[in-house]
Formats: sequence, structure tokens, C-alpha cells
Amino acid sequence: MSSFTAGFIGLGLIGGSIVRAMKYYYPDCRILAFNRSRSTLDYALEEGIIDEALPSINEAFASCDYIFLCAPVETNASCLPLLKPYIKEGMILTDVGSTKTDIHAAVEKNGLNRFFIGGHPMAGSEKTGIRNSKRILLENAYYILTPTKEVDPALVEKYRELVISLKALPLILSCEEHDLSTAAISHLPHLIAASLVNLVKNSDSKKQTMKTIAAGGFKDITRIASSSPEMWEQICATNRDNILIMLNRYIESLEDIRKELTDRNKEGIHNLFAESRDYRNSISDSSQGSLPKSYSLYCDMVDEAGGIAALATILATNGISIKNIGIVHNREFEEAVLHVEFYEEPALKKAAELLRKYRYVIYER
Ligand SMILES: NC(=O)C1=CN([C@@H]2O[C@H](COP(=O)(O)OP(=O)(O)OC[C@H]3O[C@@H](n4cnc5c(N)ncnc54)[C@H](O)[C@@H]3O)[C@@H](O)[C@H]2O)C=CC1
Ligand SMILES: O=C(O)C(=O)Cc1ccc(O)cc1
Repeated sequence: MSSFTAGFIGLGLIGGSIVRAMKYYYPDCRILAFNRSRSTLDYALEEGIIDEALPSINEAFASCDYIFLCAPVETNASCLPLLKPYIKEGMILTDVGSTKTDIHAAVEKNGLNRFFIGGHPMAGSEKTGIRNSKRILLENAYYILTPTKEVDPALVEKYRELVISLKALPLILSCEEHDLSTAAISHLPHLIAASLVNLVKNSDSKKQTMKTIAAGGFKDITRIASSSPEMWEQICATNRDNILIMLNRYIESLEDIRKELTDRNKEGIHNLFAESRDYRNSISDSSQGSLPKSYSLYCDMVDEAGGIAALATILATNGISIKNIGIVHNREFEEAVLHVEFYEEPALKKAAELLRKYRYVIYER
């Protein structure tokens, strides 16, 4: 893709990460940005990741090929009337908001359907602000696109290609499917994390024993309770109905657990954990936000001296380079296995095929 001009409204964690990736993969692109606080823009200019800091939503946006709305979701919708005079044919108007039905309704109300392709990178963190932004945040993360029915399919293809070139994984969904799915996998979990943290805060003793001994499990499932209250208040307001559907189902499941505990139903509790373990273990970790993708296979160890050397020789004589090799002992495999990592996917595929021919038992994860 030849170079382009992109305008940003809101330049925090997500906006900042997108401009970093754009500047890295398209050094000639021109980036304009407006942000509520001027210090953010000064920082972005110093970092060399934007070309122009705008004092307001003004006519400079008319020169853009893409406009990205990267503020909290309700704020994004409130910018549309101010932006409307500067939107012209062929432009792609998009957002990165965590909810989609509401912004689609606002776009329609402003008569901008022909230009709008909703966007939502499924990557991020509990941190906020441009200082936490990272070029690789989007890498290997799903990037959901919700085009309107009126937008030209050629623009959708152009945006898909941009997303791919920034190393994310585009996935087209309707805004309804998006909002129900994210209510379950993101919005309700954030509410649960926040309420669990507050439960502990309100149940702890004066000497704060609970806080002191809080261990890995509690910290793992409550990291996202440190997220931005401004952002999450707006997400909850704009996806209320779907979150309520999931919250009601969740309360029912908690009531089932309460009954099983009250009735001392050991089998019920065992089944709860067995079912959740099996499903959790089936969730792929291949799309993991900012973690780079790993091209790995696992191989049953041959129980004889020189086993690793034999396998490495087969790969080397077939011109396949190994990035990393080592023995793993973990709960996923009954016995120890050999973990072999490659630099790219074709090498992984070729190695798996070759080793199977030599009768190795191969697992690809
Ligand atoms: N934090 C995350 O992990 C993810 C967030 N999102 C979505 O991305 C959007 C941005 O979130 P973050 O970058 O995390 O938040 P952030 O708080 O890091 O950045 C938001 C930026 O918008 C600016 N802003 C706020 N009101 C403004 C206004 N009226 N005009 C101009 N600028 C304004 C803020 O100064 C800040 O720089 C939200 O819509 C959120 O739902 C999407 C995926 C992941
Ligand atoms: O920090 C995490 O694990 C997140 O879940 C980040 C996140 C927050 C909001 C989104 O819309 C998408 C991703």
C-alpha cells in the first residue's frame, strides 16, 4: 500500500499504539492528531510518531484517508457532528471503541454510514495513556471490523489490508454479534474483577490480612480491575442490555454454586471445575495481544540417548532452522515432550510433515 494520511482523535494507549505501528510499517505516512490534553500531543511529537498536533477538530481532517476515533466510546460518538463537515468521498472513518452498536447508531444519525467501518482491536491492557502505548500491541491480536451495509466493499478490503499490514488479524462481524460476544468475554469479566476486588476490600480486617496474602490466582483474575473508570463507565452505558443478559446468566450460575455448596454436593462442585478446565484448556493462545506469535511444535521424546540430536539432524539436513529447542514438563502433557520453535510458519509446517514421516508423534498448539 502506498503512503497515506491518518487523523486521530484521542491518542492514548490504543491510538498511540496504532500510530506507532503505522509509523513503523509506513515511515512515509502522515499522522495528524487531536487529543484532550496538549501534553500528550507534545510527547507524540517528541517521539516522532505524529507529524502534526491539531488544536481542535478542524479542517485538517479533510486531508485524511483514514480518521480513527480513539477516545472513550461515548466521546467518540460526540465527535461525529464536529467531524462531519470534513468527511469526503473515499475516506474511511473508523473507531477503536469496545462497543459497536452505539457508535453505529450515532454514525447513522449523522448520515455518515457510507464512510464508516467500525473497528475494535482485541488487545490492550488495564493501563492507559500514550506513555504505555507499544508498537507491538496489535501484533497477532484479532482486530474486529464492523462495516455498515452502505460502505463500499473496496474500502472494507482496503481497511482489512491495512490491519493485516499492521500485523493484526482482521475479523468481520455484525455490531450485534460483536456486542453480545464482548459482553461475555470482556465487559462482564471487567465488572466481576472490579466487584471481587471491592468484596475483598470490604471484607478485610484492620490489619489487611486478605490484601497481604492475596496470591497469584486472585491477582490473575483481578488485573483488569485496575482499568480506567472513565472508559469502563462508557462501555457499560453503551452495552447495557447485552451485559445485563450475561450478568443475569452469571448470577444464575452463582446461585447454582451456592446451592451445591449449601447441599454439600461434592459431585456438582467437581463437575463445575472439570467442565471449566476442559473448556479453558481448549481456548487457543495463538492470538495473544502483544505477545509475538510463536511457531512451535511439541514432540514425544524418544527414550534413548541422542534423541534430541537425531531430531535436530533431520531438521538441519532438510534446511530447517531451529529458533529454540528444549524439554518441557508441564501439566498439559502426561510425559515430558520436546518443544521445538521455528522462525516462521512454513518452517513449522515442513518440520511437522517431515517428522511425522519419521514416525515422531507431533502435537501442534
Ligand atoms: N484499553 C484497552 O485495553 C482497549 C481500549 N479500547 C477502546 O479504545 C478507546 C481508547 O481507549 P484507551 O486508549 O485505552 O484509553 P486512554 O485513556 O489510554 O486514551 C484515551 C485518550 O483519549 C483522550 N480523550 C478523552 N476525551 C477526549 C476528547 N473529548 N477529545 C479528544 N481526546 C480525548 C484522552 O486524553 C486520552 O489520551 C476506548 O474507546 C476503548 O473502549 C479498545 C481495545 C482495548
Ligand atoms: O487487559 C486486558 O486483558 C483486556 O481485556 C484489555 C481490553 C480492554 C478493552 C477492550 O475492548 C479490549 C481489550
